[in-house]
Amino acid sequence: MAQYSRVSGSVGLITLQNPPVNALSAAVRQGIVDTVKRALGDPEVKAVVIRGQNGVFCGGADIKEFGTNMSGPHLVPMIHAIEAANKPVVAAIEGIALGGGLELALGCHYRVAHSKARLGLPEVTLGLLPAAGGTQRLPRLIGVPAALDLITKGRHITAAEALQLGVVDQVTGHGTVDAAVKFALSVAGKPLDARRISTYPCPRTSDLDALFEGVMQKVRQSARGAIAPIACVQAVRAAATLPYLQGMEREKELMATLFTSGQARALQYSFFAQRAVGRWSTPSGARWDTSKPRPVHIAAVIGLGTMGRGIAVALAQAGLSVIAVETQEKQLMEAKQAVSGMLERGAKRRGVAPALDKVSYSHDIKAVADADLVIEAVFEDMALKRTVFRQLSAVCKPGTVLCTNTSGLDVEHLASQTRNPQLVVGMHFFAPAHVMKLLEVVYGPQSSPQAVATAMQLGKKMGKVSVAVGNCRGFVGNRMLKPYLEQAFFLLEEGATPELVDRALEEFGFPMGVFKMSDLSGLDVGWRVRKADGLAEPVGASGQPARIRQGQRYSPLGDLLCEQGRFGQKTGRGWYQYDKSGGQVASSDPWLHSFLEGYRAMHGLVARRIDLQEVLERCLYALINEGFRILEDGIVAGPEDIDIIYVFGYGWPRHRGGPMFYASMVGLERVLERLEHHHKAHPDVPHLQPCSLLRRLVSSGSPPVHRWREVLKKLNSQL
Ligand SMILES: CCCCCCC/C=C/C(=O)SCCNC(=O)CCNC(=O)[C@H](O)C(C)(C)COP(=O)(O)OP(=O)(O)OC[C@H]1O[C@@H](n2cnc3c(N)ncnc32)[C@H](O)[C@@H]1OP(=O)(O)O
Repeated sequence: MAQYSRVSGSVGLITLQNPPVNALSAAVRQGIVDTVKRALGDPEVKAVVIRGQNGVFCGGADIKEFGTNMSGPHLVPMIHAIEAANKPVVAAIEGIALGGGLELALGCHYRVAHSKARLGLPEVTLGLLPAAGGTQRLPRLIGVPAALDLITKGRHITAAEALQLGVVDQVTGHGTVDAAVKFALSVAGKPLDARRISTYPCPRTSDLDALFEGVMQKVRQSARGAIAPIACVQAVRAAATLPYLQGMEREKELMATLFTSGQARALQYSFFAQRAVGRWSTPSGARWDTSKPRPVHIAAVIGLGTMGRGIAVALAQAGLSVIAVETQEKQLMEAKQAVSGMLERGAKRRGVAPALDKVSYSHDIKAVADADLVIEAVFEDMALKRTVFRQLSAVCKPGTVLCTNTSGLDVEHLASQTRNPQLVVGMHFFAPAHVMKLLEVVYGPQSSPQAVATAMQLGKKMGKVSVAVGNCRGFVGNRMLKPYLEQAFFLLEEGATPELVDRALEEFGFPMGVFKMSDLSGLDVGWRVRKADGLAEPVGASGQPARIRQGQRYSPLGDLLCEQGRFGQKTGRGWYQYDKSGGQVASSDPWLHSFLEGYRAMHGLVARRIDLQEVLERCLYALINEGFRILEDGIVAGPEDIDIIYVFGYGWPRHRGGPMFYASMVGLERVLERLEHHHKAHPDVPHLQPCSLLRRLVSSGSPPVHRWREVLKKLNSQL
């Protein structure tokens, strides 16, 4: 809806009304068309101001309407009518002007923004382009290079940057609407021809071809298979080379291709999934809207290795007072320097003062006595963590929430070491902890709703995407990673190379294939875990055949590499070779290939031809199958949780939505059929055996992913 009123005698004030972000729904578009007509037809009105209700200008087209039978006036003619008006129209931008919201403002003759407003054309992040004239007007207004930067990245800019670029005409620190009304009165009656952006010639840029070629190359590289950024470049090129109306035609054509693409669906799903994970719930009935978090002013971090340092930085940057504890004096000094350096660099990047005084350091665990929440981040060793938790339970004040940063250890077991197990949760950060967006918040059967809510809220404060997950080995991300890695090893045994496997995964859209990623993280990390689990052991040590462990097929390839001291990038050798220890450029290693040949010969394995499709199916469907098991076990509330974990923590290409969304796009029947096929070929690999939930979903007609929660509930109630 849009409301109309007259202010200051001769200014028609149009207020967009569609909380919370005044998205341009059919009703809002109709409201704008009607009120603009009314203002232009009123002889008393000399100028018009458009604003949004509740201090928010407009969040763009209503994404919830996409994919529905969209009715109501179209944005393009609506904006065109505003631009063609014979009375000045001023956009009063408070809060946000994003996507269609900014395109609406670009159709106005003037723009006045509040100093705290954010503006941008983020359509590319939803798999679209600014198709309400944004790709044609913005380059005409601010030039091709700046427009390309904003449109292909979808980044939000501040009002100050918008003023500098020429996107807005005035910035105010006070009442934006009052300033816009005053502005409107000052320009009323003045000629408007020079204010219609669509009539501007695109500012000349030297060597346009070279510019577009360079940008296209960069975009293709970073897009990892996403089509929207490429379409954005093509649309801006049309603005630079064609008359406005032909450019608009091109914009429309490109949008039509994107709008119906699977990628746009995936990205829009991901947008809503990211918000859905914030509305967490647990099987015991705890929920986001009924659980009150405990206020956290003072947080403590125990253990200042790589993870602990990153966590301390993330907490301080979020404005908390941090007590950083490391018992080893030398480590403590090193950590203090490292944390200060990270804070200084981060502050420089963000143009703020470093929060150095937020962090105090101690070598004594008793220093955490006043903390509201403690995050233990010591070495991934259960005995050590147990000791720390017993100490924390003794020294912390009553009510302190105790968290463990672990990538997979049993949170419940640690809780049992404390006097108040209900106050214990896991916080699985991803390295580097001050950079990576994902946080798995792990609740045990005894964790109180308040403890979960506190950790979830703290994650939000640190700018993380936090997902509440149940306690199981590896939680969600690492539990699903296990069958994926296992398939990659098996494929090597059967004839693939690391290069082939990585190529398949990188062409799918992962930033790095599994072997390059393992080299980067360090092969010794998994080796240590496998040793602790009794899997990695010298050949014949337990009398078991080398390729069988605990009754199942096992590949010792990773262990054999570690025995050779090949730990990946850090040692200059792993699945690839690097120019030096710590080098980052991977190249194919002839040693590795002859090692694989020797290994196959020793175990009587005959290499066969493996294609990219088999690599994808084996690795991805095994991972997805485990995702179904996780859903079946009730470890997460819905598929969105899994998808967000994979997109934000494991490099799953966002334009493919996440593993569960991808399965639904491929078709559950097809995933089931291919898993059955691969399991038949490898009956000794339980991870390839289709999970019963997948079978049940297929029997229920393979519902789309947004209906799985509901179907799951129904299926569970039938058990
Ligand atoms: C062929 C016909 C189509 C022609 C289209 C022409 C071209 C135009 C395209 C577009 O405009 S696409 C939309 C572009 N806009 C965006 O991408 C903005 C998306 N929103 C955000 O980035 C954020 O929501 C925000 C606006 C920065 C606010 O962030 P905040 O953290 O404050 O709140 P949220 O929890 O994110 O959102 C609150 C609430 O609002 C819903 N919402 C936000 N934006 C939209 C929107 N554009 N349409 C519909 N709904 C929106 C969001 O989902 C939240 O609701 P719940 O999901 O929690 O119910």
